[in-house]
Amino acid sequence: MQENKTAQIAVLAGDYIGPEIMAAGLKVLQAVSEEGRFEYKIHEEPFGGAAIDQAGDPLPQQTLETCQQSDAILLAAIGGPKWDQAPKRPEAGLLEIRKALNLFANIRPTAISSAMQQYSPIKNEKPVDFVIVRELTSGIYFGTPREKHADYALDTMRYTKEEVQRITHIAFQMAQKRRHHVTLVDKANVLATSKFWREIVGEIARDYPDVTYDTSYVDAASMKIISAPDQFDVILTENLFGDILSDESAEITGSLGTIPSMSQGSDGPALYEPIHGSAPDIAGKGIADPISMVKSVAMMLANTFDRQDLATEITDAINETISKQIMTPDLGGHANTDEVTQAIINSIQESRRA
Ligand SMILES: NC(=O)C1=CN([C@@H]2O[C@H](COP(=O)(O)OP(=O)(O)OC[C@H]3O[C@@H](n4cnc5c(N)ncnc54)[C@H](O)[C@@H]3O)[C@@H](O)[C@H]2O)C=CC1
Ligand SMILES: CC(C)CC(=O)C(=O)O
Ligand SMILES: [Mg+2]
Repeated sequence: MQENKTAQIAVLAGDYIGPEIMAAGLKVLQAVSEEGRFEYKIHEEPFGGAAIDQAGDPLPQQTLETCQQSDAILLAAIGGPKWDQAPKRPEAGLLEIRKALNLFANIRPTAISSAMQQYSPIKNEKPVDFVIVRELTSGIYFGTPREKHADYALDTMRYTKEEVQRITHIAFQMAQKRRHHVTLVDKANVLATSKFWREIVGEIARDYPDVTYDTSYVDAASMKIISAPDQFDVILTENLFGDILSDESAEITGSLGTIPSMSQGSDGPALYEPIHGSAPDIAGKGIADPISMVKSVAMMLANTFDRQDLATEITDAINETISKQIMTPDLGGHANTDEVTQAIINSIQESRRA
């Protein structure tokens, strides 16, 4: 992104807690950008259930075009019981936008910071810091035929060589900037697609001699995420396994409500969103944890806009807020969304004055 150009950011607030946490994310973005530190323009568009209500489609053409013309996209969360019986559900819009923007690489970090250590449900002596690189635009969520009949139903898991190759390079390049280890998670003792992944990934691994490589079946990997999460650096996996393992991984950091993600293609805007859904069970109560959204803003600043300085200010402020035990109920706290957001903003402003 060109320096000194006003950043164009598409904002998709979505459904249920989506608008609540998006408001928090945007307030923190505004606070960290003050005094000309970062110039940006927000373009809000309907998406998901909100767009079904407004325009009859979860991904209206106008929303897609705004996203395509932006430098980055912030998404909160979509879906929920209101649209469970809709002919086209909000989730279909999510899959569509990922496909339309070719966002094939979904990066989901799992790290237990020292501020969060005491809220982790697992006993762990060693530092936990790994990242899931999830293939996002293929596999069983996209494969056809997909059919539901009276007496049987069918989904299709399909991967092409090129789809596996491109995500594999992302994973190994990421490992080169981290602790130089990749674990491929699959079910190669059963699935043809997994055997195919193993062949391709094993071959590409030889091009990265500075990165060690191993494999794990998904059932065992889900156990190790609880029992030995420090063993992982980069987990490379397909769409469905990555979806499931990333919620599990989030939970060992203390709460699903604290984890951001980045989805990127080979070019075009990246999309930043919490890994969780729209949490209908807590929507409207003002208690949603804003940290996942605020961290998504930080991830956007660091990755799309090359502003690691601002991203670090945000993450430091989050850690300080947690250290002061200003937390929403998912982390065992008593604060509401606004109080946590304001505490993060106060911390940013105080550290600037110091
Ligand atoms: N990217 C997206 O927009 C996603 C959308 N969904 C959709 O979201 C809807 C709800 O799905 P669920 O299965 O209930 O999963 P969910 O992720 O919305 O919620 C699971 C549990 O985590 C809690 N939780 C999630 N985010 C939280 C936050 N920020 N603060 C505090 N607690 C939080 C919820 O209260 C709930 O108890 C569904 O329609 C689903 O399809 C699900 C996952 C991703
Ligand atoms: C519609 C789902 C695939 C969304 C989800 O659970 C995710 O991307 O993590
Ligand atoms: Mg998921």
